[in-house]
Amino acid sequence: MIIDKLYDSVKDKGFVCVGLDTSLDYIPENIKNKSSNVADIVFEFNKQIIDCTNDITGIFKVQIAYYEAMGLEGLKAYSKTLKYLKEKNALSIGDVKRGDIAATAKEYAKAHFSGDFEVDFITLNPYMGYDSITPYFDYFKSGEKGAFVLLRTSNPGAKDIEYLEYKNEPLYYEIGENIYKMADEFIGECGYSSLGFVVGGTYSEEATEIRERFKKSFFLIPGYGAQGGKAEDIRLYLDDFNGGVVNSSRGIITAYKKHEDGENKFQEYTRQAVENMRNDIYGKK
Ligand SMILES: O=c1ccn([C@@H]2O[C@H](COP(=O)(O)O)[C@@H](O)[C@H]2O)c(=O)[nH]1
Repeated sequence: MIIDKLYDSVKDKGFVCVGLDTSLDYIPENIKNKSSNVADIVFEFNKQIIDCTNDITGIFKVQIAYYEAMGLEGLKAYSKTLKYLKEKNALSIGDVKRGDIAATAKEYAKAHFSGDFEVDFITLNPYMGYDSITPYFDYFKSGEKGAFVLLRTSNPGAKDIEYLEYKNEPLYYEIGENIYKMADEFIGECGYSSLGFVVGGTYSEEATEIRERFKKSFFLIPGYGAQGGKAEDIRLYLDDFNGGVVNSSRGIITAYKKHEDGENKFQEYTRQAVENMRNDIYGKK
């Protein structure tokens, strides 16, 4: 099962999920000057990040919005990046946050689990109902693919809908419990399901309860770094530093900008940002 591959990858390389949220504004001038082609520039930036962090990164998350915003050239870079990750034996999450009627969901599944945009995991939005999630199940059953469904997100607006009271508790628990039951069908040897949840690392009051209630769920935890998620809070969602991957995008890929010689030592500072994040969450600094 794909979740076993992720579990093993976290065991070998750690829980950091490097977020490739690549905007042209983030790319050093010396990479931009190498080509006049947007797809090549974006891919070169991503490639350098992958090359200098792959051995200490459990999985890479590619945020499709940044690539869509650059049009066709952006999508070429998205596709090339995913192929490169595969070549390097690195696991990938396509952060596409899909949610639609069943017929359309089937097409999204085909689009992101095969062909030019193929990834190992995608993110899904459950707010159109469970029939927007079930069309992906055949791919999970195959053992080759997985997904993370939004449970309790990292943004301030999470309070607007996810926290609405339902049966005396926040609504996200109702959605979570139902999807958790469905996820039982896709449990791997590691004890976690290939159908996991996104839980934001920016809220911590409910972290212990979420980890406890969804014991067999693997978590994708965004919010560390640029959004202010704290190591001590994020740790609560992990289980012996596995059972989840912690995403940081801007905090890693723009880390070089904090240094005067950042452009010349782009890969060194990018790797250092991953190492610092790991040590911080391990409680080593
Ligand atoms: O609840 C959520 C779900 C997804 N995200 C995504 O994670 C990254 C975070 O980027 P940073 O630069 O580390 O803040 C981004 O792609 C979001 O779309 C999230 O932040 N929160």
